This record gives sequence, C-alpha cells and structure tokens, in this order.
Amino acid sequence: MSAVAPTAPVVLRLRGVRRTFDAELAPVRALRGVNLEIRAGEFVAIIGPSGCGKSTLLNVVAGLETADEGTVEVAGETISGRDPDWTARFRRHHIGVVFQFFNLIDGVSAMQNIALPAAIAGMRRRDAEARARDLLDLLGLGDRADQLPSVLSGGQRQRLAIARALVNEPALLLADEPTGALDSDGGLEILELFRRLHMDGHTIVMVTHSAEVAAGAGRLVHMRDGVIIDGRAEDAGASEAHGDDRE
Ligand SMILES: Nc1ncnc2c1ncn2[C@@H]1O[C@H](COP(=O)(O)OP(=O)(O)OP(=O)(O)O)[C@@H](O)[C@H]1O
Repeated sequence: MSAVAPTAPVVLRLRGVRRTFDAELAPVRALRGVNLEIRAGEFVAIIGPSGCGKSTLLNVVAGLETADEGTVEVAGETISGRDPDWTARFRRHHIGVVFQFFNLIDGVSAMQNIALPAAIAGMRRRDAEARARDLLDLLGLGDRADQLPSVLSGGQRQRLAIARALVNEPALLLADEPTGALDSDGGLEILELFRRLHMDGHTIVMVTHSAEVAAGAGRLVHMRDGVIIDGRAEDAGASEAHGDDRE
C-alpha cells in the first residue's frame, strides 16, 4: 500500500460528482455520486469493468468533461462550474494528462512536443527548451530530442507524452490507460516509470484495465456502475460509496 502520510495535503477531492450523457435509447448515468480524496504523493489506480465510468471520472478531474452535479477540487481550487477558458488555463498549469494513444503533435520534434506546452503556459522559449531537454534526459530519451514522434516506438512515444505532461510541474498527473496501446513489456516499462515518479513525490491517478499494472500502484480504487465501491476517502458516507441513486 501507499506509504503516503494521512496528513499529506489533499490534492484531489470529489464530492457527489454526477455526470449523465444523452443517448438515443436512454440517458447514460456514467457517474452517479462519486466521492474520492487523493493526497499529495499518492499513486492511485482506478479499476473496474468496461463502461463503469473510469474515463469519465478522469476527464471530469482533468476538466475535459463537466460534472452535472457535485464538486471537484484540485490543489485546493474548485474546478467544477468554471468556464472553459479558466479550466483550460488551470489544466495547463496544474494538471498533466497522459492518454492511451499518446496525443503527440506529429509534425514537430520530441523536444518541441514538450517545450510548446511550457511556452504556451508562459515560460520563456529558451527556458522551455532547457526544461524539455532535462525531461528527455530524465525519461531516457535524451538522444531523441530532434526526432519526430512518428519514428519513436510506442513505449518511447508514451514516455515523451509523460514528459510533456510533467513540463509545467503539475500538482496532479492523470493517465487514462497509459499502457493500453503497448505490448506487455512496454506496459511494464511505463509502470516502472510511474513508480519512479511516485518515489520522486508526484501524485498520480491512473485508469487501467490491467491487473498487473494496477498492482504496481500504491492504492486501488474500484469503480462499478458509476460509483466507487472500494478505496474511497475514509470520511465519505457509506451510502455514497455504494451509489446514491436518486432516480
Ligand atoms: N460522450 C459520451 N456520450 C455518451 N455516452 C458516453 C460518453 N462518454 C461515455 N459514455 C458512456 O458512459 C459510460 C461510462 O463510460 P466510460 O468511458 O467512462 O467508462 P470506462 O469505465 O472508462 O470504460 P472502458 O473501461 O471501456 O474504457 C459508458 O456507458 C459510455 O458508453
């Protein structure tokens, strides 16, 4: 289990978060009252059956989806209910996001894939490039700085995407199926990297289908039918943990 002190500050807090999608047959209640607290330095894996709401939860935390109800706090700031520009700015500065299929910019070098988001967040170009080079070295891609993502292996692309996610020193690193597009060895390599980042003090929340990858995290959070059924914040109400279905 995670060795994170129970007194470490809460970096992520969700309270009563709901999200329903319109669909042709019937509305899909993807999140049905999610309560969760994650403390600084935790490495958390969110697991559960397909369709239980894992990606929706991560997207709501990233501000890529909005919650219909409830509150989402990241690094002490309430991010739910904000306008899209505020949310995008907050995400740039405080949240790093890693996706299953990397989402790199194909037309620019590995180094620029990292430096551009830093420059957009306001860092001077030269500083952004220096930071990008440091991150490439840290993640074992120092000799790939000038290459395009298309010539990198899947594992290298994902390491590059992780470097990009770290460039603005986020309070929270989110990863949605970060090993899903990689073979088993590549996946375990990414897990090892997350474990290293965790040891360095990063706070990581990862959605995964892989039991092997999840087992490498410090804490497991189990979801089912749009709620967290285990691994929730200690102080969340028991009825909420089993779904507070009001409809
Ligand atoms: N944009 C959307 N519009 C309509 N329904 C959606 C949308 N996004 C997600 N859903 C539905 O919400 C539910 C939860 O989806 P979500 O992707 O969060 O689940 P998941 O646990 O991540 O699934 P998987 O493990 O298969 O990736 C599913 O029934 C899904 O079909």
